[in-house]
Amino acid sequence: MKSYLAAAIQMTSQPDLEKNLAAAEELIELAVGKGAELIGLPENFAFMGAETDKIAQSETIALKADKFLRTMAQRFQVTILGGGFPVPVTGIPDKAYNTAILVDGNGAELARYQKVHLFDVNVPDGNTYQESSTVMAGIDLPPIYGSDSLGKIGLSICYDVRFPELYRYLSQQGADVLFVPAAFTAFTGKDHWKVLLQARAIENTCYIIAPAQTGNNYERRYTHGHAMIIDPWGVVLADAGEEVGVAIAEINPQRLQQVRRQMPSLQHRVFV
Ligand SMILES: O=C(O)CNC(=O)[C@H](CS)NC(=O)CCC(=O)C(=O)O
Repeated sequence: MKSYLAAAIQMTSQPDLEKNLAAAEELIELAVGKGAELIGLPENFAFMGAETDKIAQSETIALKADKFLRTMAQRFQVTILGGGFPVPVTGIPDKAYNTAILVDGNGAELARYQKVHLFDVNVPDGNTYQESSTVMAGIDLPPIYGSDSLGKIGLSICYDVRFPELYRYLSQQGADVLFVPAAFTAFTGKDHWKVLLQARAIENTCYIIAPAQTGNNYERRYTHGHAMIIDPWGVVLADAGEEVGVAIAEINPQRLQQVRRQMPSLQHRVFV
C-alpha cells in the first residue's frame, strides 16, 4: 500500500438520471485534476427522487450507472466507488437492491455490496422514510477488496453507519479504508453524521471516506452534505461543507501504522 489521495464527492442528485451523471462526471474530473486516485460517489448519485419513480426507472438507472462508473474509471485511470444505485431484483418487479460497486481503471468490477440495513424511519422532518417498500435488503456482509496500491477497502452504505458490528467485521478482516457513501437526512445529519463517522474511524482505526448528498434533492427531501475523509485517529482531514464539490485528503499507510501503534485497541478486543 502506498500513500495516495482519495476523494469523497458531494452532489445534489435529483430525479434526473442524465443530469446526475453529467454532474458526477464533472466532479470526478475535478477530483482527478487534484490528483485523487480513489474516488467515491454518494448514495443515490445516479437518481434521487420518489421511491416509485426510482423503481419505475431502475432498469435504466442500473444499466447506465454501471456503464458510467466503468467508463469514468477507465477514462481517468482511477478506482471509483459508485455509492449506491438501484439494481432490479430478478423476478420481483417492484424491488431493487441498493447496490454499491467498486470499479478499477480497467473498468473491471472489484467488489459489490447490497445495502443490508434499510432506512424505515419516521424522521420528524415532515418525511416518512420507508426504504424497504422498494428496496430488497441484502443479506451478506459487505466485501473487502484488497488492493496492492490502495490498501484493503471495505464497503457499506449510509444507514449502515449506525450498525458498528458491520465495521467491526470489516476491520477484523483487515480493512484499512472504509467507504460510507450516504444520503443522510439534514435532520439526523446535523447531530449524528460526523459523530458516527468519527466513531467508526476511531474504534476500527481505519480511514473513512464518506461521499454525501447535500441540499434540496427534490420536494421536501433535504440532505446534510459534509462529505468527508477522516483519519484513523478520528481527525477530519477534509469536509466538503454544504456546497456541491469534493473533499480530498491523503490516505497514508504510515499514519495507519502510527495510530495503530499509539492506540492498539483492535488488539484488545475481548468479545468480537
Ligand atoms: O432520502 C431519500 O430520498 C433517499 N435516501 C436514501 O436513499 C437512503 C435510504 S431512504 N437514506 C438513508 O439511508 C438515510 C440515513 C439517515 O439519514 C440516518 O441514518 O439518519
